[in-house]
Amino acid sequence: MAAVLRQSAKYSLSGRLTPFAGPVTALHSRNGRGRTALSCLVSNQRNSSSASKIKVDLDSNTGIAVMTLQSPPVNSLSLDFLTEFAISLEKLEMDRGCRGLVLTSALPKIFSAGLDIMEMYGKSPERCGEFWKAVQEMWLKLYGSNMVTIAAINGSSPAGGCLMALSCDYRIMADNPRYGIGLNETQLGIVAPFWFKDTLVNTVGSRTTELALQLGLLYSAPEALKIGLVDQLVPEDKVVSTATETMAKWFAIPDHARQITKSMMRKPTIDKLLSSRESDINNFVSFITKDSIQKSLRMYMESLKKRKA
Ligand SMILES: CCCC/C=C\CC(=O)SCCNC(=O)CCNC(=O)[C@H](O)C(C)(C)COP(=O)(O)OP(=O)(O)OC[C@H]1O[C@@H](n2cnc3c(N)ncnc32)[C@H](O)[C@@H]1OP(=O)(O)O
Repeated sequence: MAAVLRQSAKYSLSGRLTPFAGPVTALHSRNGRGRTALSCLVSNQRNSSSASKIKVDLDSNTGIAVMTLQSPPVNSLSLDFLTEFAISLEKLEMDRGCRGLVLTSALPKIFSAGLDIMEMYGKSPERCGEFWKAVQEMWLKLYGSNMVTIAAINGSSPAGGCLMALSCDYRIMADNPRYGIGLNETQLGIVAPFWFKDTLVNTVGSRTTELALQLGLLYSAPEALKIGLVDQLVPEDKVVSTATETMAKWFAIPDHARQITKSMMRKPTIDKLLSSRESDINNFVSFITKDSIQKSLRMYMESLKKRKA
């Protein structure tokens, strides 16, 4: 254990602990406070900012930021959305006044519908590659965040939406059996990559993951609680307030000890993607641009529309 901790923890020039090594450290130097090219582009506004697809409110008294996804109709993760998400997250990560992040949705009944299917349909290989890089970036930043991250899941959260919630430290979901959550990729005829799979394994274990992924299961909120996909169910109007209250328990733990522990749990999966980003992008592009996969995506979109009609 001591060896793992020594490997994980790195002292920055300021003498503070920055638990994540490698590129993630550069992005997430919460205590080291390194600056990256991206952070230099971001303004230093501290209290509240409102962007088109994501609203960020940082309470400087509590150190808690609430990030509200507000991209109608379904908070799908488009390239624009993901870019804005990465910038917002990085800005909070660099802010000494922010220790915790609550992720929630402004849309009724929907947390996030996952990756924007239209970003994967009929697009050039170059554009697909750019999109996938942004998906990787979202996951690397959120899963590797030094902040305490809590998902306040106030609606359905399939596929990429579920990944986003899984990348947080704790999940609180609205107690509504009509809301579904899970990695349902196979139902679309597509395959979740290893880092989606590993994130689920790290949360619910191997056997449950195998069933969930092969069958593309979407779990109702009570089922999700039962398998440990979410940690707590509360009435819908209490999801965000419970998340901010829960922060107190996490803030009571010294940051460096919590961060090193988090790193110990997550670093192997993060490192695996960091060492294979290019091939992961190439795999995605060659898979998603196949005629048969494009056909599956088109049929899935049509089925969504038919269901509505
Ligand atoms: C190798 C690849 C690995 C890829 C890894 C991850 C993949 C993904 O994340 S793929 C995305 C998977 N997502 C889903 O399967 C969710 C699909 N959507 C739904 O189940 C429902 O829309 C939802 C429960 C979220 C909301 O239901 P409703 O409130 O009833 O809304 P509608 O179904 O009427 O949807 C409104 C509008 O949004 C469009 N929509 C829905 N989801 C997506 C999406 N993921 N991407 C793009 N667009 C989406 C839907 O078609 C409707 O459009 P209009 O008919 O034009 O209004």
